Amino acid sequence: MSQFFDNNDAFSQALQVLRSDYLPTGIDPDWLEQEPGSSSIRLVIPFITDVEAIKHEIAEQPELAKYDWEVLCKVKKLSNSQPELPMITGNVIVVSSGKGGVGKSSVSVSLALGLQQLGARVGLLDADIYGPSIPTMLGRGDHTVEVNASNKMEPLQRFGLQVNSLGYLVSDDDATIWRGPMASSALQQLYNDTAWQNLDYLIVDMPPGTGDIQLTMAQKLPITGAVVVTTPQNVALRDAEKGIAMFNKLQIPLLGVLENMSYHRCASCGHQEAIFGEGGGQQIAEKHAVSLLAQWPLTTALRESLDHEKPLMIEQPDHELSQLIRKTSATIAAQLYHKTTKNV
Ligand SMILES: Nc1ncnc2c1ncn2[C@@H]1O[C@H](COP(=O)(O)OP(=O)(O)OP(=O)(O)O)[C@@H](O)[C@H]1O
Repeated sequence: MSQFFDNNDAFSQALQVLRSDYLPTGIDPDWLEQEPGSSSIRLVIPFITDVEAIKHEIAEQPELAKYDWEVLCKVKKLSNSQPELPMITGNVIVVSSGKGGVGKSSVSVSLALGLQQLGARVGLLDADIYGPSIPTMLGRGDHTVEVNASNKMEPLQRFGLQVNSLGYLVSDDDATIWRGPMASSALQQLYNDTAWQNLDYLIVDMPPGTGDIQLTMAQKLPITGAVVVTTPQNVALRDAEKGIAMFNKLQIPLLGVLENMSYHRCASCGHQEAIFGEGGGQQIAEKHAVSLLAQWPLTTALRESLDHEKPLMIEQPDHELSQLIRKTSATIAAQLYHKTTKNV
């Protein structure tokens, strides 16, 4: 394909024009396959993305639209922060926050479902020792873990996700008094000893904060990339910056900052209000030269859906926020690929 590409400037430029949240660096010619003399092109993207959106973008470029396109995603296993640790399963994305209560678990669940709805095989590991909330959000909080013949824990299957949580193994009271080493070895065990089945991505909901416990935990996992969740007010932003510093120190690729509860739109009049302030996520993203991945609104439907074990993404897949969540998931998958292959 590269020969064809080299001799066709208009085509190569059109590929680069397709830069978007889905394809931050456009289409790499190495992702293209074409039979000699054929007018069909096969595009194999090495991360999960919204294939329909890409096809739409291709159709808008006359130079590309001349061909018949087959577009598919084949998720590549990427490098990680601890090459000496066994890579048990797919690419590990940790979701972290400097401060509690900014919506880190809600974001973890939503991103896991977003990636899954785009077509990836996704696991979700709840490592929040201070209050494992994923069993509450996804249901089956009373689940007891079963061990298979190979002595591995079977993940709970929920809404197409493979889920495991510290909350299934210990009571909340026991977990919160753990010290760093205990918490990090429990996390490592949960990661190593779960029978994950062929995942593309594993989302890990980390405990909030940037202290020794979080640091030790992050060192015990082969992490591919990290997302820092914040809300726009100053106190959360200061803590989010500590999160950014922690991942930089650990040399873990930071995929960007996700600003949650950015604004609220009144259901009756449509008026938009920035309850927790404005522009904070953008400011720290610029200051630390990382991406602002998305700004998610404060949405009653999201809170209600997670309170009732019926995720918005499942109950209302066409809801404006569900669409935004899928777009953010695709952005994160693209950032993960590009940051770890050093293309951006
Ligand atoms: N965008 C949003 N719109 C409305 N409610 C939200 C949003 N994000 C999170 N929430 C709600 O805020 C509350 C706290 O969210 P969540 O438990 O995800 O935060 P957290 O950062 O993981 O907290 P913790 O620090 O306790 O782990 C939950 O009730 C959740 O439903």
